[in-house]
Amino acid sequence: MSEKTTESLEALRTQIDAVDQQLLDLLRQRLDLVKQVGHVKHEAGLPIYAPEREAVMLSKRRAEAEEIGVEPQLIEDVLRRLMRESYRSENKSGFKQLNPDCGDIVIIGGKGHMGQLFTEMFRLSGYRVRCLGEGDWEQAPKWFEQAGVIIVTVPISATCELIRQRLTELPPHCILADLTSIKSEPLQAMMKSHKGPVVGFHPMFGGDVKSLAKQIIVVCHGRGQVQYQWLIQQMEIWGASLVEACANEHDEAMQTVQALRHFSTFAYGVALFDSQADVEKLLQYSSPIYRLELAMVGRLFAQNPKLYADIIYAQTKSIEKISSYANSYQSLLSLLESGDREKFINKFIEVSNYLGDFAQQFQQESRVLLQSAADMINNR
Ligand SMILES: O=C(O)C(=O)C[C@]1(C(=O)O)C=C[C@@H](O)C=C1
Repeated sequence: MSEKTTESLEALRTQIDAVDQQLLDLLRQRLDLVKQVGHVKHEAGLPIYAPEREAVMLSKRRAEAEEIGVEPQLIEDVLRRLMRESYRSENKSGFKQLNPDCGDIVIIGGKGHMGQLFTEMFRLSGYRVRCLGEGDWEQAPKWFEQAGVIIVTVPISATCELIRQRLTELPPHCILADLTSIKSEPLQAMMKSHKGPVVGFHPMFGGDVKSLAKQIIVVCHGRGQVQYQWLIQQMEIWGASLVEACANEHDEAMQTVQALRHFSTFAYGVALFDSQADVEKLLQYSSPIYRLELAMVGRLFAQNPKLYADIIYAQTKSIEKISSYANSYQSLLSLLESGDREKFINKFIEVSNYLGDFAQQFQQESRVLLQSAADMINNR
């Protein structure tokens, strides 16, 4: 170590080390207790995520922190990070199987990231899962016969055709579901192909999450809700929050939340490339918020291009949203070129008023995020 030090600093550091070791022992104790919680929840079929317990616990610890002169946000940060660890640990204990008599779960496209994740979750809940990949169609009729649930999770561009062509003769009692990120067309296709229970899901996360705790899954009802209610409850036990939506409304929201979002990130990456920006240099000057921006851009380009092409091209209406965004951009650029600061400021105020209380809420949330981003930055 080349950093300067003194004797009294070293003496204090020795004491800090001792306290940190005690913290480690306490962490071990907490993790052991959480492991036991995992077993108890498994037996009782209780959800991994307990929002009320979390809220009460956090508010009590914050108040206690304040009393002894500790920043409340500090204990909240620590506990939230610990609870993330709890979700992972409780995952390992597995989950109660809500419908042991349902037959097999067949996941079409089970070898992709999302398919693998759901395969694991069903297996951790005691179900027999069969993953049907492209080369397995010969087995399909036999597997379908024994299936209680068939889940389609193939690229969006292939989903509807697959449903129309391959899923027309399923056992009548069998639940047909999909995990596609658009809902209207796949749901219609499923309703047409299958006369039994039908439900559409859209997991609002990538296949790389470590636990489903706190993750949102949108559910669009098709037919036979009574028969597939257990499937929704099973996902709640995994910790997911199920949000009901009408397929059309969901798809319209996705034009903004996904297509427009990803497209503008894509365009930003392309602009960096076109100008051959020196990323290494940009990183040296980057503020935490810019670091987050680059993280989003880098994250997109680290993934499968086909996935993003699929999402952006999934709905023709997305192009309308993106082109109206381009129009706003172009007119703002003209505003900038005109040098009219007053107009810029007025536009700013207009949007700020439109966001209303959300602006404050987002500022607060981003403060916490930026602080975490700053903590992660290691400049040496
Ligand atoms: O108390 C529980 O139910 C737990 O599972 C433990 C714990 C925690 O780590 O404290 C973890 C997850 C829950 O959302 C709430 C709390």
